[in-house]
Amino acid sequence: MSAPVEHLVFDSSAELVATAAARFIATVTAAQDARGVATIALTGGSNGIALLRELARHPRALDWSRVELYWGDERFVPAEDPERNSLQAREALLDHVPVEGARVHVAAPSDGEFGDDIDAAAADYARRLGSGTVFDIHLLGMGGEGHVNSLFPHSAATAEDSRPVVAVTDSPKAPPRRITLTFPVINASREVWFLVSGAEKAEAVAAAASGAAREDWPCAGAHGVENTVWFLDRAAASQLS
Ligand SMILES: O=C1O[C@H](COP(=O)(O)O)[C@@H](O)[C@H](O)[C@H]1O
Repeated sequence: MSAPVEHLVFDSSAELVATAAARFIATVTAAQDARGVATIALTGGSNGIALLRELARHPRALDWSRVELYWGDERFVPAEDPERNSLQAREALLDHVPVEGARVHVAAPSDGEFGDDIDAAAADYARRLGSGTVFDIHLLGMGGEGHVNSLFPHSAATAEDSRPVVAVTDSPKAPPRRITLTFPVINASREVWFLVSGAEKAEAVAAAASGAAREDWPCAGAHGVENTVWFLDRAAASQLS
């Protein structure tokens, strides 16, 4: 039997984010109860960062000493560039909760220890991920063309079926250079959660629901082993049948 796919539709993105935050706290706590530590892939993007801001409003709701944090993708730009997903996450949440630095796993920036060598930075991120890391929750934002992480339609990264991490040097969305987790890692996650709002995303949401090919609509290729949850506002859900 295939794992369930839930579509949850909200009147506003604020409601979407508040509900996702409450469920995040419950799911992470359950993972910690079951396995000691919860392992999470964060996402950038509007709702991904709004979720982190919402979690920061309740800093004691989670045991932050028992989470391992990764990012589904990171922009290969200097460390202090506001485009960095991890910098945005730091400002939104990580500077406000007692998470241990050693448990926060960030892909190196373009002015980091590997300099401008994106392949070396991607290899290092793969090493940090190790083999066999399973995310309790893999959060995903999504673009209007259906990209998730930095997996864009008709790209080599989207076709990747073995390497867990790849470098992307021609992202159609700026900035062009990124480091991304691939489908083998996303689809090994216990739960995959999409956080999607806006009418411009409605076609991609509907394509995923109707089982489109992942090379055309990457969002269609992302599934959790135990559960897949789409948190949608009404506009994003408007083309679902
Ligand atoms: O470039 C990216 O975009 C997506 C979605 O962003 P959104 O603002 O349209 O929600 C994001 O999830 C991804 O992590 C990021 O690098």
